[in-house]
Amino acid sequence: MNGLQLSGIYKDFGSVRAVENVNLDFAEGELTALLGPSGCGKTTLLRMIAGLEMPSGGSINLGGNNITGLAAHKRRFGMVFQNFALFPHLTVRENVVYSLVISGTSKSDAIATGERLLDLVQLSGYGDRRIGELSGGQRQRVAIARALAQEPEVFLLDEPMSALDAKLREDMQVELRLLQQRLGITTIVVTHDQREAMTMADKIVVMSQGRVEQVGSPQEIYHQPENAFVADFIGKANFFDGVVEGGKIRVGDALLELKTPAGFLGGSPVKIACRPETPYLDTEGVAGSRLKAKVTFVRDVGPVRDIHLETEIGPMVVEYARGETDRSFSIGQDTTVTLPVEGLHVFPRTGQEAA
Ligand SMILES: Nc1ncnc2c1ncn2[C@@H]1O[C@H](COP(=O)(O)OP(=O)(O)OP(=O)(O)O)[C@@H](O)[C@H]1O
Repeated sequence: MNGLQLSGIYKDFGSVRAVENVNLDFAEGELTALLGPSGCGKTTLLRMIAGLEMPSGGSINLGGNNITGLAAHKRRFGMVFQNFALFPHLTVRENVVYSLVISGTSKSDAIATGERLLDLVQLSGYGDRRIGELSGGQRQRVAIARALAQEPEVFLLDEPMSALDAKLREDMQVELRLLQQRLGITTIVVTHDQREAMTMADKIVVMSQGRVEQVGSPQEIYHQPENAFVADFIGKANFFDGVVEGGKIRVGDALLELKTPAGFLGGSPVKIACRPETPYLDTEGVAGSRLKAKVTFVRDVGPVRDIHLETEIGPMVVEYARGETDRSFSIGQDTTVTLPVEGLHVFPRTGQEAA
């Protein structure tokens, strides 16, 4: 195959438009995460790709062939669901090779493939166990091995880690990513967990209310958010409402400096986002806007220190690695905070976006 393309895909459930005009390219061998809050349409989009749900409009192409109307079982797509959907009364081996056996593969070939796949997911020796005798992580590996049995052209996973506890989830994210890279299989993962998406994906598709908000690498999505929704949903950010004034932004009495003039007409309402690790506390000589501030709270979270401030332009949280700046800040202390020019992201303000 080469690449999977979605063109103008949308889906209506009665009067609800669950997915709106999605155009996406999934490159061969890449792992893409569909990321967004509950109800944003990511599962519906994945189910349309799988052939489990028919789009209301638009087309899906795989390697140049239009597969929009092709039944799910005719697409060579492997799927792993949230609850793994394993057969509890079958053994691990039987679960993995089940699809091969019913599609007519000889028993000996199916068993050989089963052993190879169990080895791949580090479960060799577990073939004769029942599903009920496995841990959550082992069940997930069986589900992955089963999905890979048909040598799928595309591998689809819907919240594959949600049944696992936090520690195991992190380990499995790394394991799954390494396996996917080794096999070079085009993979799409639905998740609402930004860390999961950042750990595993070459490319993240951020969705909200049925629409694609941004597509990019984990770095791009974090450092160059294209709108206030993405800046708010991915990582943390301080937000301020302002108005464009002579290429700078007025927020209350302060005039904030930008790296390049705001690309909006004077008088336009804008929203500014600033990641908490970008401002400088009590520092001179940084190109940016230096504001008066008072410390309102200090919080140590392991190696990271959060300083909460009340500033001239409103409340703000500044975060830095402890040890990096070994100055003490106490509640009620007066200080300054500098917002560096490259740390400010400016978006149009329509009244709809993140507060
Ligand atoms: N079969 C259905 N019938 C009617 N409405 C549906 C159906 N499936 C999904 N929806 C609606 O479509 C929208 C998108 O749902 P979808 O399950 O795709 O979201 P999601 O991003 O995967 O959410 P979650 O993370 O909660 O699973 C929601 O408003 C949902 O209520």
